[in-house]
Amino acid sequence: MMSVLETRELIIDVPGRVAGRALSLRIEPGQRWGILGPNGAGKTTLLHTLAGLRAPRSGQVLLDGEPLSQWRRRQVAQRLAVVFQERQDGFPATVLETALIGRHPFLPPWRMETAADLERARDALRQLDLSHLEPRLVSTLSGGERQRLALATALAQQPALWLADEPTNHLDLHHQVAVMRLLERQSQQGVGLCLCLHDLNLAARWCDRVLLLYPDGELCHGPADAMLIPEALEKLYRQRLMVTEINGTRLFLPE
Ligand SMILES: Nc1ncnc2c1ncn2[C@@H]1O[C@H](COP(=O)(O)OP(=O)(O)OP(=O)(O)O)[C@@H](O)[C@H]1O
Repeated sequence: MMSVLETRELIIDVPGRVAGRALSLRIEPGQRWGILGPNGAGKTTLLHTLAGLRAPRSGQVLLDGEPLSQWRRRQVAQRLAVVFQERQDGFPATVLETALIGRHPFLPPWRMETAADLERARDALRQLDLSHLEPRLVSTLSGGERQRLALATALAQQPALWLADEPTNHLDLHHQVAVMRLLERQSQQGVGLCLCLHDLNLAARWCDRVLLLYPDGELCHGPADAMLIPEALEKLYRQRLMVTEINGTRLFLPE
């Protein structure tokens, strides 16, 4: 299934912020969007708004042409996976049980997961290198293992779109690369991706579209190559940058 997430004249509701520039963009199948901006710029708020978990101050978010507010939550969850930073690990669940939550939007009411659901969840855990931890309680996982489980749960959902806040947070180098490869394969299959990123070099290697969010509500977006230029990024982060290039990929370092 392919889906398009679109904003029309969207202004996110950042508490205490006077206004901002209205955002109109479309996340098309297969596109890889990166949202960049300094702390407090509103990246997470935007992601929550795109997921329909937070009301905008004005404007609209549309999923496949219909306002998100008119969709049932279950239908949204059949298309859209979210990976956020704060996670509620309130009740004791195993790794496998947690990955299976990704299948819940697809289960008929009061029905148990099928063998096929179980296989999807297991496959997702395999792809995130978590098979050996299937019976473990989530509360005992390390930070990186927890992050990979959140990604596995989203993968088990087989979404048409991903909204992810810092998907490589807590991950070691090997798993960072593995996760970005996995997300790249997703995009090659027509899945749309929208990620908040703090790592400019990751954004430069990985994104095809970039949205820059400024703390005062200003923003701009476009093709990654046009957005990831030192002048714009230095203004964005209020930090001087050194830029070099390796194998055709731009590399940014703080000066
Ligand atoms: N419930 C709240 N009450 C008051 N202020 C809030 C609330 N939620 C968010 N904010 C403020 O809104 C602003 C945007 O927050 P948001 O988490 O979206 O930023 P961000 O760009 O994701 O930042 P970071 O890079 O630090 O994760 C911040 O200044 C934050 O303090």
